[in-house]
Amino acid sequence: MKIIHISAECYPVAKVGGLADVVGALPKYLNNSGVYSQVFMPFYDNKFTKTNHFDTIYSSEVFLGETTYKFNILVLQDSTLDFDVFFVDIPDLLFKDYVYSYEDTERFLAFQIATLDWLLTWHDYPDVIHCHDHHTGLIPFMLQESFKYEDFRHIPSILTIHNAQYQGWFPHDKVHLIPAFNFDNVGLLDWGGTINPLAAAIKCAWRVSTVSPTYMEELKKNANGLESLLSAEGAKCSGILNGIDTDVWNPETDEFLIENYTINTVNKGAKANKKHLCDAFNLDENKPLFAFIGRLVHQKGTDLFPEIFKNALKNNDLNILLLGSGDPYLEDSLNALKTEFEGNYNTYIGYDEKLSHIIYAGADFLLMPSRVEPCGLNQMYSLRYGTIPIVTKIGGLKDTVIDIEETNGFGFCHDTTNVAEINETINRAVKLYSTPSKYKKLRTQIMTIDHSWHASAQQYINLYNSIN
Ligand SMILES: Nc1ncnc2c1ncn2[C@@H]1O[C@H](COP(=O)(O)OP(=O)(O)O[C@H]2O[C@H](CO)[C@@H](O)[C@H](O)[C@H]2O)[C@@H](O)[C@H]1O
Repeated sequence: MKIIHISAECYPVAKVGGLADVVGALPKYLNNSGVYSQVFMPFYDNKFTKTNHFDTIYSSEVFLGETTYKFNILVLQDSTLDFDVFFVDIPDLLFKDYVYSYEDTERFLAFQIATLDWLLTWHDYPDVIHCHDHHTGLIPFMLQESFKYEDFRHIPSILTIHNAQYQGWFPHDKVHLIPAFNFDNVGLLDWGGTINPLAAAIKCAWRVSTVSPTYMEELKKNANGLESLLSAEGAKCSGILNGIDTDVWNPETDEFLIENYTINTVNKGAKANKKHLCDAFNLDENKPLFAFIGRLVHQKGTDLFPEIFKNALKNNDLNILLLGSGDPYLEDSLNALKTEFEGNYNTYIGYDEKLSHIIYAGADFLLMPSRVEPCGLNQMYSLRYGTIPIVTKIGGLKDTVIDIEETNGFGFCHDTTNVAEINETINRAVKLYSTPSKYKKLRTQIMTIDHSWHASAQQYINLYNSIN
């Protein structure tokens, strides 16, 4: 069976968040299970493309309404990746030093059309076309409706929703950019009076999956306007929990760490990483270190951090370190706390892959107060590195973390994203840390939890088999 994954992100080529981690790992685990998997993604102007060499294997033009853009399909020379990646290079639209912007309609539409145009030239079509998020959401529609892709009608398509908050809306006056189709079916593109690529994919894909069973259920009640659509299409929808790439995320071999460690050496190894963080960020290594890594957006609950951090730092002996970027106003508010809590609090506003790994290893607790979390990978990375997660009981966080006060519990959960509840949960964590024997025992316990991709990749294989 041959599967192609189409995505805007893929680790290590281009990463903004968790979508890259999934598309950078799932194809590898599928290949290992004998399901041949390839990735199609845009060619951006970034470190990866600057430091690697590429061959052009196909060149043509893509039509977007009246405008024509040149495009090339590139492949890596001497690839060290575990799967084939085909880069769709549209110099005028995609080759930017960012992945996303506020003007992405034409960029990702051209990416999708160029991808399908090139696929038309293949002799051997894939068995499944697997689309990820709204940037590739018009593909299931075009496969089913556009005249020029008639040859693809029999190819099953799958949409995986990594985040339903973003849907790629654009106005109907751009409908002419989509390759011609029977206009009687224009309603398939529409949701709420606008073109909605995510909704179109939910309607047209043969199967829809999302990244945890609980999020699938939550979407029927809270999906940024798509609740009734997801309920109506419920029969073809399922939730498959993400896994983590245990080759990349392995404290024993992780090249980013200051000191590597195993479950037997975690006390020493985690301590060396914590010391590095405390030295670099002027924190106190004798106090528990609470950390956050992620995008500073409403979904993640980070707007509450200034108040939560003030309460926590005034009332407890602890350190807080935050790595992230997003809302500029929030970035300023978080930076403003540095003077008041110097020595116990710091931030790194920006994106830093290496630092994130050191934090997963060196922090004692990882904060994830998300309001919405389709799956969440950070809590799974932190478990593997022996850092105890503190999470809201929602979405994939609910599926992967059990509160320490419950049977077989190992983390800290609060019911909602609310300042008082989160501070109360931080207090419980500080209390645990004050009994080193309990804290250390828990740390080794969580490192044994298996969140590798094996089981989840098999569920995707079952899904592919169900439509072939
Ligand atoms: N400033 C920074 N510096 C370095 N690394 C940073 C960083 N900010 C974030 N990261 C990294 O980006 C990834 C974030 O992954 P998540 O799954 O938690 O969130 P995201 O919301 O992006 O993904 C969406 O898709 C994924 C995949 O399906 C779902 O798990 C998730 O719930 C959904 O919201 C992690 O690898 C994290 O370490």
